[in-house]
Amino acid sequence: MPVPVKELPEWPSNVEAHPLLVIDYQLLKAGDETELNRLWEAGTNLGFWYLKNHGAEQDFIAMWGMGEEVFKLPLEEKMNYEQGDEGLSFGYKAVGHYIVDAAGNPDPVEGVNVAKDDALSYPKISRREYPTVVNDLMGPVVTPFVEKCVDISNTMIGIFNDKLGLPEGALAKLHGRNDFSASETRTIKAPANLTPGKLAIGGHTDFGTLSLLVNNLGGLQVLPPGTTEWSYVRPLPGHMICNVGDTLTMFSGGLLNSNIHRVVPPPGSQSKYDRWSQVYFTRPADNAPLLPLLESPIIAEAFNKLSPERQKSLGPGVTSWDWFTRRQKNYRTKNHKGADTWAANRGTEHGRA
Ligand SMILES: O=C(O)CCC(=O)C(=O)O
Ligand SMILES: [Fe+2]
Repeated sequence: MPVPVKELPEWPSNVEAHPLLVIDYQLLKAGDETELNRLWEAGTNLGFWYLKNHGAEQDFIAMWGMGEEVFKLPLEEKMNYEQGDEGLSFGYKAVGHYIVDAAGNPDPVEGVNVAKDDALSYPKISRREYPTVVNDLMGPVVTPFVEKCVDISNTMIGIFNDKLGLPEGALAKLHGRNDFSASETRTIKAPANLTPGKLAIGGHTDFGTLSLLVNNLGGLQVLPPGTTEWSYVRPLPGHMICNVGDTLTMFSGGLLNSNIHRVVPPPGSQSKYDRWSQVYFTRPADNAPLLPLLESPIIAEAFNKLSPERQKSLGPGVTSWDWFTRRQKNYRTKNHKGADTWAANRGTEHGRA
């Protein structure tokens, strides 16, 4: 395995990590009432939780192997597959091509994203082409990873659907497996020995519905509701870190929380190692309208209690595609014209980051 998972240093004993609820995927699958309630509690409070017993640990680690194959290609070759500046995120992302703050500082991380649509239709190309090393690993690594993540994500979306009092399958319909969407894998490598205080990924909320994440080192931080202090989230072996994104916050009329987070250099001696991160983002079908699903009396009641300003932000009325491309485009360093560009990439953060 290319990633030095075994030799990594322990979590530094003097660094506090924010506690997250640990949700057992097998209990969710079995419909265990207590566990379903705990998932709801996690989704409606911090919006972040650990997921254990999900059976996809090796699939996440294998994706780092795919990333390593991509990143060692010559830059010139990788740039043939760059995401571009028009708001798409499928493909390669070179160091420095995203901004991390309103000042337009460039990011230090390298990444590669594969569209769910390409992984599931392979060898048919749905959205774009990838380097040969990605194509070669599609069958053994990428497609099985996407299939598992789609399943896991759908299970949790189904549980939220029921807890939100929505008609059966309402959320599932907005995330059809075969509907084109911005759902994708994201493999990220942040180099060892980043300058302390430097941001690897600026403060943001995730664009879509649910994110499934595994990382080998610390560095992820959340800004819990009602606080102004960033707290580390500690990676736990065998556990995913899952979080709610903006579109689920909107569909749920604000009941589910898309929380702000960012990535800084790993704490303590962990900072001496490359940081690998693997995400799967579930996002709504490209043509899905982003509006609270007021057919649910639970959502309607919660939504009606909100300020007009908050109501407006939760019902932008644009399509998922427009929401996504606007945010993505305004993260691109080439498109940065000043603080307004940063403002134009914001989601449901409401000025908190
Ligand atoms: O690398 C991480 O821990 C988090 C990545 C992240 O927040 C993202 O890709 O949206
Ligand atoms: Fe994120």
